[in-house]
Amino acid sequence: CQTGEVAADPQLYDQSYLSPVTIGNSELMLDFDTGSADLWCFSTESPAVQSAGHGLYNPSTGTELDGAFWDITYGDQSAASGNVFADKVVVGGVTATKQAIEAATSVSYEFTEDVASDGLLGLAFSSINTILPQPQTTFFDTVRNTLAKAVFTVDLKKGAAGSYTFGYIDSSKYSGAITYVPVNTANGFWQFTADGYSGGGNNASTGRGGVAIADTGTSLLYLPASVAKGYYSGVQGASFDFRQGGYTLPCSATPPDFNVAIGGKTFTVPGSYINYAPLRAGSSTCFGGIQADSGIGFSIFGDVFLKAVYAIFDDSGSSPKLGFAAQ
Ligand SMILES: O=C(Cc1ccccc1)Nn1cnc2ccccc21
Repeated sequence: CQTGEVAADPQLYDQSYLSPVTIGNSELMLDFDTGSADLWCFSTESPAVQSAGHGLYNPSTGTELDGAFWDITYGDQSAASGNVFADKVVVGGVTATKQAIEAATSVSYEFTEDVASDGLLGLAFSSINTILPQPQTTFFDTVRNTLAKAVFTVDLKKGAAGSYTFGYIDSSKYSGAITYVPVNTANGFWQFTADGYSGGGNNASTGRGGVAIADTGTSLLYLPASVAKGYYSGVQGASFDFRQGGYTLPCSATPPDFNVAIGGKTFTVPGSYINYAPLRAGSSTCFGGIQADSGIGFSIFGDVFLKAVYAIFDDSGSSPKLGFAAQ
């Protein structure tokens, strides 16, 4: 019965969090992503102009999955593609002896430029893995029957190292009770329903909640347009900036806390998390940590929300469930 824990190191402004993973005989820094289901990495097959500065997987230690290829496009239109090998993967001591490794032969500039990240480790449901002609399992699905309990947990922090655990829930990482809600796996995400929102200009609760996904691969908190608009109506100097493509606010502002009701419990995102980052280095205008989810089709509870809670991704029962607890 395997259990393990691995650090989640914050990148600049907590834009993403990276964790060390051993693949074959390389140690790479991967972005654990509950919003996708592909484990892909830069490789010795990637064009040098795209992979400069990145750690590379060398497929010589693996076994090629003949005829298998992959091609993924994320919500922000960043993309990557390549071929597939089976190799040993170790995360915090948890070992998958034969995990599908998606070696990149092409990546978009967003990944080339993010030199700290050597790839992604998908933790959504394997139903949305992009390998063709036969989708393969995520790391979690590959090892889940060997885990003490088929769960993983997410403990992200603002501006500090957090952690992922596999196979157990760490009671020292949260206070109070865990609130569990059912997960709808139809879209391959850890999808749940939030009951309602309050805070900021929404001093009166906005009542209605909505469908949302828990997504460690997204930096911000994307909410219904009416909720985002209402929140910033209570923030001096905040406005929707079409050029920036979202709400901005003065970096000097301390925005109000934001509350989310889930499973009958209220979780609070400290206002300081919502003054996210300067538009450019040295700018006194900051980009908001809450943005509108217009055009996405559901809300996205990304890192801005997840770093305010302890999150349990539980596939140990008859159907998957999400747990949230105060940190
Ligand atoms: O794609 C998204 C969220 C998103 C943004 C905009 C529209 C729709 C959805 N997150 N994400 C999850 N994993 C990712 C990996 C790279 C980039 C973004 C990633």
